[in-house]
Amino acid sequence: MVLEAWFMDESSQDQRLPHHLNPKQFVSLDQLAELGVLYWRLNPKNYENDEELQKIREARGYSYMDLLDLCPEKVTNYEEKLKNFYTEHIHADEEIRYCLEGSGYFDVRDESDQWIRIWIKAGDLIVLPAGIYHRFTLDTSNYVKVMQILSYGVQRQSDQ
Ligand SMILES: CSCCC(=O)C(=O)O
Ligand SMILES: [Fe+2]
Repeated sequence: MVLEAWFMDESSQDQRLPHHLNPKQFVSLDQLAELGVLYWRLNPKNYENDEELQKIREARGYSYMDLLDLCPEKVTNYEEKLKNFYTEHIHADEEIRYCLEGSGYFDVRDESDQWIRIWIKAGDLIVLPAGIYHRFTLDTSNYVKVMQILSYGVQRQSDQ
């Protein structure tokens, strides 16, 4: 199953729900690529020793990484973090995330400011381009473990 993405409704229902339009309106990988969103499907069980991941990291200059296990027991200020992730924001650099376990939604704005919801699951490596408005939420499974990847020399305050 390839990565799924769709245009979102703007209802105030629980952010962890899918928020499909009616009828559903899916967004293709090509449409995502036009926005500068890149995507690879990898084997998450093999992340410590994955040649494909290694190649992507070398080709794109991604030298720094750490793991974020997003559950209340392991993250300080869990609720506050979730709230900040879901507050629309923008970065001066790419945002690179590799989902190792669980799942969640990245929402990005398209060129006419419509929200597109991107459903990431274990094995999905996604790159959001610098300067795209976005936010992140857990879905109803309520758990995600992601590898946060950065280019050399770029280590944002919010990632520490
Ligand atoms: C938990 S994935 C990352 C969410 C995000 O937008 C960020 O860290 O800036
Ligand atoms: Fe972000």
